Amino acid sequence: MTLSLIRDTVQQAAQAITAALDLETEIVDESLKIIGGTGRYAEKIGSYEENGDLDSPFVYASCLRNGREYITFEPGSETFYAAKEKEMAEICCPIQIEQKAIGLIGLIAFTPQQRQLMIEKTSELTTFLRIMAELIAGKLVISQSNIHLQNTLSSLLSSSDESASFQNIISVSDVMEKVKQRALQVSQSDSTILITGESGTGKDLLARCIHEESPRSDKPFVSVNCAAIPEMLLESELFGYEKGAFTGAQKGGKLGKFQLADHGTLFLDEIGDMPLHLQVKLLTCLQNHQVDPVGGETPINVDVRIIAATNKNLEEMIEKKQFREDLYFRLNVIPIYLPPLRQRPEDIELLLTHAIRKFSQKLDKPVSAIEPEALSALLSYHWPGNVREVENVIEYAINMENSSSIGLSSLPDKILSRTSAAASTRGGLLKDQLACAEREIIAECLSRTGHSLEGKRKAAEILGISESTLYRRLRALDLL
Ligand SMILES: Nc1ncnc2c1ncn2[C@@H]1O[C@H](COP(=O)(O)OP(=O)(O)OP(=O)(O)O)[C@@H](O)[C@H]1O
Repeated sequence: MTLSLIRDTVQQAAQAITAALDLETEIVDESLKIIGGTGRYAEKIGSYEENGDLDSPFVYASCLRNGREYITFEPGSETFYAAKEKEMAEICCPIQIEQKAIGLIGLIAFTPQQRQLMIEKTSELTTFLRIMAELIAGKLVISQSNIHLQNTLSSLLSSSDESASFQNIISVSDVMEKVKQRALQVSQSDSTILITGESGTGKDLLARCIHEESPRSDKPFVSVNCAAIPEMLLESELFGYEKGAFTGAQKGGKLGKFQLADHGTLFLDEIGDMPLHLQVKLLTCLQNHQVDPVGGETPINVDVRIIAATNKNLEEMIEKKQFREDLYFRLNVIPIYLPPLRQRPEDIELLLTHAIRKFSQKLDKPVSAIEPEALSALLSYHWPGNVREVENVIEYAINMENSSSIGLSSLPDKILSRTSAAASTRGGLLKDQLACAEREIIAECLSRTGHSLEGKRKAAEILGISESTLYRRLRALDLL
């Protein structure tokens, strides 16, 4: 917990102490940075006492270490008092949370009268400072728990209807079972994960499940969609900004998503859309475990597990110099690829059933089944929008359906038009039936080798065709 989070309150406290006692006040944080001050200390806000050396033998550093009060009426004669401003007396009181000093209040006399007052009222002044220190500490605890509440609320609001648990990742296919096993296994570590896969394959859901299974599950899961935030704002959104960093900045500065996710998980969705200049800053932050808020002077330590996701081919982007190779290697420690639905057709029926249950409840309609001809249309559809499209189609169908079973006429046109095209070929021309078989063979092979450039190269080798023939067939069969 750092006092800089409530710097306005700290400054108000410093002013209130000076107004009540007619003595100068300075308040430093746990790094000896001056956060609040009156008189000559007001001008020094932002600078460091004792050069910020926490191991120094000087008074403030010692008080932070041992959490004890310190009183002197002869600062000039004390070896460990770094008197620079002609101080004549000082009472220094630690600000503590759970017995750990997170800052100090210094009450300083600069005139003989002020010094005399300190000598006569030492005990009252010390008690007063203790109470102010407790008030400041209390304010910091409340503001931290507000941030925690906000995080919890925003992750609750932004989470899907499903609770993020591996049980809610519906699948029967071997390939998805392997993905789930692998994700479950790596959920226990802090290593960075890169989830790739087409839009709607469940990258966001999987990231949440990994967080929920991890030892960080009681800490925030914070999600940032790098494609949805304007480039100008993304930097401050991620790393935060200090008070007055730019025109229009919030008065007290703003915490970035990294700080909000401290001790939890940060999900960097659509990482392929991150502008190159921010990729550099992100890499530095990941390497040093520190963030540099915009307009800030000192980096802030953060402990965050990163899960990144993209539906873009980052390897191709690296070749085109659109994505930094060093960042790619830093993110791709544990790669997880979510295959598109057309490569795991075994999952479709279960996903349809699951979606029917979900949307019949949500829309409060007693629909619980699918007519055989509607099911066969849905099973032969190629689902370019993957699981998200399954949900959309079923939501549409339940809205349209007046009976308890989804019929062909309740399905969207895009499914019906493909079905009628397929029906006209079924049992028909040999070439169409061969195309159907060819599609299945190629899709199955790619599901094993993966859809990367390397995966396609391997698939071409396994199938005994050239890469260019594979690409031509993929285009012809609508598999690209
Ligand atoms: N295997 C699954 N079982 C149940 N629901 C799933 C599954 N996969 C995805 N979903 C659901 O499908 C929807 C889309 O998933 P999600 O948002 O995780 O996809 P995504 O890959 O992150 O998409 P995008 O790349 O567009 O952000 C969500 O409602 C999610 O809960």
